Amino acid sequence: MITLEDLSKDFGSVRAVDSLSVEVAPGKVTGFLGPNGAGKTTTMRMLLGLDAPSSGRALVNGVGYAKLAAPLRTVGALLEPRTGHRGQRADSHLRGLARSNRIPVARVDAVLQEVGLGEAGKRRIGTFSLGMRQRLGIAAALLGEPEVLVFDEPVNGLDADGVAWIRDLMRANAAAGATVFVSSHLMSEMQSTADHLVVIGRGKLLADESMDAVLAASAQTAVVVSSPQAGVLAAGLERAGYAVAVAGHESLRVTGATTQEVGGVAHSLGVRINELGLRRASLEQAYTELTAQSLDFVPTRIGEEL
Ligand SMILES: Nc1ncnc2c1ncn2[C@@H]1O[C@H](COP(=O)(O)OP(=O)(O)OP(=O)(O)O)[C@@H](O)[C@H]1O
Repeated sequence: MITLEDLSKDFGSVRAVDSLSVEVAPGKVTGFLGPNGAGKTTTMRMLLGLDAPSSGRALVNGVGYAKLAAPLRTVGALLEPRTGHRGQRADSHLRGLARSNRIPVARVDAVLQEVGLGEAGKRRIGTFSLGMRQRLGIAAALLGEPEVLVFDEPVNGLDADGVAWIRDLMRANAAAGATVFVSSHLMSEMQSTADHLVVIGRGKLLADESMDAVLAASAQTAVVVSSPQAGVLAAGLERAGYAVAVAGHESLRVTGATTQEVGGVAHSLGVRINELGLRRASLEQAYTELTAQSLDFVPTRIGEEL
């Protein structure tokens, strides 16, 4: 469980995080989304005791990071791929972390295997590719078998296999009961990974909802229905209060309605239906709508009045 209580952070005159109150629940992957500069990294840094809040609190399992005796056993984090010194061997870096967190040293080989670095443990970190450093950072996060995982852009630098691997890893940990809080700019990837979303813009909370609720709320989510009597059906749907647009030959696009409701209107009119289905928005579309108001630089269209 992660708890953010009225959390704010100012850097001089910049309010990077603005009164965020969020509970990130266990047993789920929660995606943390927002435009560049929205305050995601700053929030995660406060959670991990790397930045002090200007006001409010950030708690892991009800406790501030600084009060955790062996932090890696409670929360595993990947904030940036630079972990350990370039000249240090990967395994000795992890052994140092294990010792200082009272974690059995046998975990080092286990996590190196788990992240696919079993052969590379004796190599110096400076010789690692970006993807290997990312895997090493994840190995460090998993070392203490923590109940909470915090990943900032974990797929950066990973190839397609690596991206699929981290998705499976996050889903498996959440299924085993962990709290998984992950930021990413890759919307299609988030759509297939996250159960729940926390969206911020300019430091403020924009949404804290299930993936299904975010997609359902998008103006791009609509019921598509086709009928040889599309005109009659459109008039009936409009009378029932739904927004209807023509989507093609004999085909309508209905927003604000479920498939059952559209089917019910057709049935009451005695209108034959050839196709009835829900077209869900992509996360990319839903996210664009959610964050449109909070972008720092919204381009003004040519000819648009200011
Ligand atoms: N150490 C710092 N000193 C001054 N300003 C900072 C500092 N760290 C972050 N900021 C500012 O705080 C705001 C939030 O930055 P942050 O890195 O948390 O956003 P983000 O959502 O992680 O962005 P991105 O998606 O680009 O990684 C930005 O305006 C940034 O310039």
